[in-house]
Amino acid sequence: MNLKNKRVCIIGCGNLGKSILNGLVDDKDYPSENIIATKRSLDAIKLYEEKGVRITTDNVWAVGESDVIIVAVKPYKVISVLNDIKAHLKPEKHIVVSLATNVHVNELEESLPDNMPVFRAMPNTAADVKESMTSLCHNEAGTPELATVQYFFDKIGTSITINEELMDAATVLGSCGTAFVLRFIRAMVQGGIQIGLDSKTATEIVNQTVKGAANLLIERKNHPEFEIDKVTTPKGCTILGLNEMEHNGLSSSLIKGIVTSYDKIS
Ligand SMILES: NC(=O)C1=CN([C@@H]2O[C@H](COP(=O)(O)OP(=O)(O)OC[C@H]3O[C@@H](n4cnc5c(N)ncnc54)[C@H](O)[C@@H]3O)[C@@H](O)[C@H]2O)C=CC1
Ligand SMILES: O=C(O)[C@@H]1CCC=N1
Repeated sequence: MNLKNKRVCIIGCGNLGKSILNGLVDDKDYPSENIIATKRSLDAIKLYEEKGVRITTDNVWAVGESDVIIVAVKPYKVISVLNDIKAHLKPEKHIVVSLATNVHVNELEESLPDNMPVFRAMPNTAADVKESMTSLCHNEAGTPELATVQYFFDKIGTSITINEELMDAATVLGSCGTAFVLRFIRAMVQGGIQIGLDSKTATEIVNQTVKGAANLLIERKNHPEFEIDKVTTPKGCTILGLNEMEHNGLSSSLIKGIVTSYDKIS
């Protein structure tokens, strides 16, 4: 089957579900008519009907109309949602993808029919602009369905497939990481304002500088320090600022924050 004919429902269109929805509805070749979005209250997603998305509060109906079921509710709600739809899931037709942190594949399987293809996906809110980093893992029944799941998450950014033992670490770097990077960006803007730029100009400069640095690494695949060495002129202003940041714990605070988030999840 042509993967663009696969129908997807996003159960629980909140922060992350809506980001994924936004990433999918703007896709040039995936028809929005193949998307169903569910939420307990539809007000916040009514606008998507104009783009061809079907919206509903009825998860059971949504499952009956879909092939890929993305469960985007809070972790403590996942099992109850699966219990509501379990009787309507067909292992030969459906693929279940949970976005929840810390709800493991074996727990999901316990609330699903036998031989159900089950995935965990850890995207981030940059799915909204088709720039998500998504880490995937799956059960054995999911193996033949990996291409289908990759199709959707590669539509909203980039995906990798890893062992489930690494999903917590991937969540911290790839999902929480969006917030870490945004706070770094905000701090740079605050510094920019202190040295004389207005907020709008500082934001424009910082956003493109961060985007450019990331693309340098993505395109050239060099180590960050290789690229830093090109900027830090001996006795220049960059190295002075960079060393001052390190004297105040820049790298150490980032590492400690990442480990703290990891400890919380795991
Ligand atoms: N926010 C993020 O950046 C990331 C979130 N996650 C995971 O994604 C999941 C969702 O997180 P958020 O989007 O931040 O939460 P959220 O609370 O913003 O969204 C969840 C949505 O599910 C809806 N909902 C609850 N019960 C429902 C039901 N029975 N049927 C239909 N809809 C229902 C709620 O109304 C809410 O809009 C969580 O499990 C979280 O761990 C994973 C990676 C990143
Ligand atoms: O902070 C959280 O728990 C969720 C999961 C990763 C990003 N947001």
